[in-house]
Amino acid sequence: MTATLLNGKQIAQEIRAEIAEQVRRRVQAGKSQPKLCAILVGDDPASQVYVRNKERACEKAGIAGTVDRLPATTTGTELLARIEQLNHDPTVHGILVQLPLPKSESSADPLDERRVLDAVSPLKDVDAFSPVNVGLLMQGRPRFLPCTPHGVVQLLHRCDRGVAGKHVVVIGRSDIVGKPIASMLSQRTNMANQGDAEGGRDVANATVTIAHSRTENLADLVRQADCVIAAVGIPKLVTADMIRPGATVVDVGINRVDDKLVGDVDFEGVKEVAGAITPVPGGVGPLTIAMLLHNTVKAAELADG
Ligand SMILES: NC(=O)C1=CN([C@@H]2O[C@H](COP(=O)(O)OP(=O)(O)OC[C@H]3O[C@@H](n4cnc5c(N)ncnc54)[C@H](OP(=O)(O)O)[C@@H]3O)[C@@H](O)[C@H]2O)C=CC1
Ligand SMILES: Nc1nc(=O)c2c([nH]1)NC[C@@H]1CN(c3ccc(C(=O)N[C@@H](CCC(=O)O)C(=O)O)cc3)C=[N+]21
Repeated sequence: MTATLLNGKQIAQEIRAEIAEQVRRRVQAGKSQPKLCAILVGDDPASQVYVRNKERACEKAGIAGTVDRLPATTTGTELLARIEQLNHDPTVHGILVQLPLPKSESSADPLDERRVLDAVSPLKDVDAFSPVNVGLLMQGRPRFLPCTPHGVVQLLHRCDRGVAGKHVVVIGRSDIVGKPIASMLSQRTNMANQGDAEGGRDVANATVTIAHSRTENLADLVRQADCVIAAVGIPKLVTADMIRPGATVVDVGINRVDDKLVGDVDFEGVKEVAGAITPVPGGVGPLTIAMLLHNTVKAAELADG
């Protein structure tokens, strides 16, 4: 058996076209053009590529995208001051601080990731990393959905791979990927469309197990899953022998191996067993960017009052 390929790149293109149309109508109605400001500290090459991709995606959707490139020597106080400035700038709707932040050069005034993310106005927090937005999500009344988890939900929704009543095993428990995915899939309503499940099977109401580095017998656990979501950062962690035949496999991992991009799943082996699988590249990554654009438009709408 060969699994159905879940083509994230194509779905992201569809979503981006929908967003571009939404922006066009918004501007035509005399409302402001949505604007995203990304802050990039330091010169990490991977982060530079990501931020550039986000900038390009904004441009194509008719969203104004700017990047603040700050030197690696930036102090915590300086970065917090910049965020505060953007919080109060009415022309900026969305603010994103690219992670990871560089290791601080100033030990007296370091870049503290938690403090930095806490400083972003919850109304402009298009990554949905602020504690207010995390709390609203946990309570099932989200303002912004975190981009990668929302991308996974959109992907499953639009490929008709519902998880209601199914056993989902999420491997990874980070604040930005594993935890919010597990939360969204176990809620009562489909977060992708705020409860309107029309046109897709219910991507909610799953029975979710969260696995991590201290999980014993990971292979036995994953074998029980109807849907596996890998968000770890270890190439080939998930192998064919761990997959129940017909299961849906979503690979969130992005790893660079010999100058090539691979996920956490042994794609060649697993695709022979799984019912459906996302590739890397071309799977979840493009959806992350599409959902960032979605949140930027949402932030502009919030600013309209
Ligand atoms: N496609 C996209 O758009 C995005 C992709 N990514 C990618 O997703 C992956 C995960 O990112 P992120 O969540 O930020 O990573 P983190 O490093 O923050 O979290 C990794 C998680 O994996 C767990 N883990 C580590 N080793 C094992 C193991 N052997 N078995 C089971 N679990 C393990 C860790 O457990 P513990 O908690 O015990 O340490 C941790 O919970 C990365 O490859 C990243 O590049 C990230 C963001 C967006
Ligand atoms: N504040 C913040 N928000 C983020 O959303 C954020 C972040 N920091 N730091 C890093 C991670 C990682 N991330 C990705 C986004 C898109 C692709 C993506 O589009 N990947 C393409 C390939 C891109 C390429 O070829 O390099 C694909 O998978 O097909 C991947 C990874 C967002 N992150």
